[in-house]
Amino acid sequence: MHKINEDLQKERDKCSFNIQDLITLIDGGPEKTRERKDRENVMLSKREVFDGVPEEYLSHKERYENAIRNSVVAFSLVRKMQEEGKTSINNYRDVVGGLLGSSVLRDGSPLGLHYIMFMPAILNQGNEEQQEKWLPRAWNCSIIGSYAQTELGHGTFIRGLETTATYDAATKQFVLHSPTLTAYKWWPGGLGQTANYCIVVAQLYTKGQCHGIHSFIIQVRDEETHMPLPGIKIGEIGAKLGLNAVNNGFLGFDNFRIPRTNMLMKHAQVLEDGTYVKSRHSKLNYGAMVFVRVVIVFDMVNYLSKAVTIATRFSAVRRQCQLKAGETECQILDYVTQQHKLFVSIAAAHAFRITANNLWLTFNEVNEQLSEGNLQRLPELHALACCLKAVTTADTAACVERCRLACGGHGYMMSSSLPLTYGLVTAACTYEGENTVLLLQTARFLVKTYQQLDSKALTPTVAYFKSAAAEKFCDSWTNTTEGIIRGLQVVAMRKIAHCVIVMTNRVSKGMTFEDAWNMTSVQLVAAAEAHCRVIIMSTFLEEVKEMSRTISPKLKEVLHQLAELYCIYWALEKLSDLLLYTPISQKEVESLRLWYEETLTKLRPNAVGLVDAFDLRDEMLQSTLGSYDGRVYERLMEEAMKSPLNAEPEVESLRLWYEETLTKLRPNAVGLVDAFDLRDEMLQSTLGSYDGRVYERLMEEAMKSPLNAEPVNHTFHKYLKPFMQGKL
Ligand SMILES: Cc1cc2nc3c(=O)[nH]c(=O)nc-3n(C[C@H](O)[C@H](O)[C@H](O)COP(=O)(O)OP(=O)(O)OC[C@H]3O[C@@H](n4cnc5c(N)ncnc54)[C@H](O)[C@@H]3O)c2cc1C
Repeated sequence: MHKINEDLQKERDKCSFNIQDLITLIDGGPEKTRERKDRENVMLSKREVFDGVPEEYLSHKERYENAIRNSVVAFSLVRKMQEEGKTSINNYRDVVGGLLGSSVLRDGSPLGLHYIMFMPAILNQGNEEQQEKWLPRAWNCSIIGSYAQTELGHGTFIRGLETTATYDAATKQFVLHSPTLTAYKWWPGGLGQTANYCIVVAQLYTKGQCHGIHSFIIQVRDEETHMPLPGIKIGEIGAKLGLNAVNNGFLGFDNFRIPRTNMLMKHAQVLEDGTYVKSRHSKLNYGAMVFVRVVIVFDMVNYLSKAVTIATRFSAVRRQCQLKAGETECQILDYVTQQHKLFVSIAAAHAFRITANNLWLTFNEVNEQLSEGNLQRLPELHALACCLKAVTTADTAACVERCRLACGGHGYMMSSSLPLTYGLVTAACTYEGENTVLLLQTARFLVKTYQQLDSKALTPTVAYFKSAAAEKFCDSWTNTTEGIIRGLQVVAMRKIAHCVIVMTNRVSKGMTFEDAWNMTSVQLVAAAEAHCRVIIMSTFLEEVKEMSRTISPKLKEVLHQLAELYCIYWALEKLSDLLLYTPISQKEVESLRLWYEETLTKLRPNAVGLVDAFDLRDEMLQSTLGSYDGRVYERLMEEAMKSPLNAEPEVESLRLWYEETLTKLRPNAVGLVDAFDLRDEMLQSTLGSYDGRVYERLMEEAMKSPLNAEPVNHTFHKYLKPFMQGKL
């Protein structure tokens, strides 16, 4: 262990709360902390396997090969934990998507989709027989699967997918076909060169009728040779902004046949004679989508904690400029602009974690109701998961980028881990539902809710619509966290109300509802975002209040400061909305700004303690800037020396070594050649005779030249002399 950087140590010494208390609180109890640490110990036990030449210096092909090797090691470890009862299927997520995963599989894994999508799809959409047939083989990885929904031509609009699965009753087979280039599947993780099976989403045709999209399990490669099967066109889609080890693939079908039993038939079915049996409820799949989105929110918490840990520790170590003339250079963490860049990310990581926990509980409640046939809360849950996924991924991407900028030039280095983290996070803004599209889905639910305001009891997350619509709800402004939330509730409700008015006007002037919706969609997205911010902020505040009863006063104080900071930050960010819809005055805005600055100052002494409490091991941070000991500059130089271009000075050190060896050999040089034992008559050299009479012998030999036998050559008289005398 290296010595801790002095500035970093001082920061830790002045932390006002017990860091271990916060670690335990974040994990959800000491037992959970122990389990997490156990998992980390196992997963990071083979660290040396994953280390090597930094991936940036590998070719695309080498990266893939590396990723396969590392994934196999990582998943073998998970399998071992599984056998020992230390993990469940949910923990696979830790390895695949979470921080633990990205610490050993830095740029994703070609086996990820197998765990995240392939197995859950069989579980959620396969009937019992299918689960029995496929899950054990998938579980022990004797088959590797992917999930192919998106096509070159369609991602968001899944009803527009072009791949067809046509039932042939005569052979009891489905015929899979890609009728156009745009029908090719595009994006499935691991499909390029890794998976041999795949869940494919295609338009189902039977008895000449299209029944919309359904899922099929399809073998794409031979289990022995791994060669693509006849009728399958498959490959990798190429380099991307990030996740370059994931081996995303393309897939096309040329009248490829599969057995009828390979359609996943938990919900809808095709009978042997081709009769289509409809799903009991078209929305039953929403549950699985919600689950994945909750998991994404948890992933964002991890990545955000990582980025802000790196940037905050670096800001404590880095000194730049003087605050006052003559003083020593200042830790950049002392600049309030730097605190403004970083502290909201610390607060957001807590806000997102608390909200995700809450969403998880709601998900489980609603799932239970679903199993009893009660679908009442499903639309609310779906709307909630959509906006939370969209807002947390977008905010996290923005915060990670801000953390990178906060590290100046060093944040731009791959070795800081910030660029790679950004690549992982920004992908989540697109996959599992593109963010704008998701916010529009939430908006649709909010519009419906608003339109039924007077006639219906509202579900919990939108219950505030009714109170916020009451006349006296916000007739004066108070600069408190509760005041801010009330203000933002009014904003969300009024924004939706305004959208409804605008759309109604447009329709009354002859526009179709669809065109009115599209024309109003920028405002609808903003309204859905406003609603989501109300949910995140109020959940955060309530939970901090709730936990205050069980935690130490010091910890309570700092968590309150974080919750306050988060509320004030977003109130100031959304000032134009507050000015438009609430009675906030100029004076109150000014005092809000002062309050924000004072809160930054209060949090400043605890900044390093707060990120230490995310408890991320150096192996998980993988950053030259963020390690626990703060050896920033040494690590930057060590990493720089791993560049293959710096390998060239090796020649120089080779030369030095050579020279040293020569010096060592020098005393024995003559002895060594004498040992060849060559007599002078064999050497026949003026220079190399045993006695070393070099000069003498040179002269003796010179005298043997025939020219030397006569003092003047006859040519002198014949040519040279007349030439010199001008006679020639
Ligand atoms: C890293 C990564 C991994 C992926 N992995 C997989 C995978 O394993 N399997 C798989 O099947 N897919 C995968 N995908 C694909 C992913 O699911 C799609 O990219 C995503 O659903 C968005 O679809 P799209 O790319 O067609 O974008 P589009 O839908 O074409 O979106 C483009 C733009 O159009 C806008 N837009 C689209 N529709 C509307 C609308 N109705 N109203 C307003 N605006 C609209 C969007 O807001 C966006 O700005 C992956 C994608 C990424 C980036």
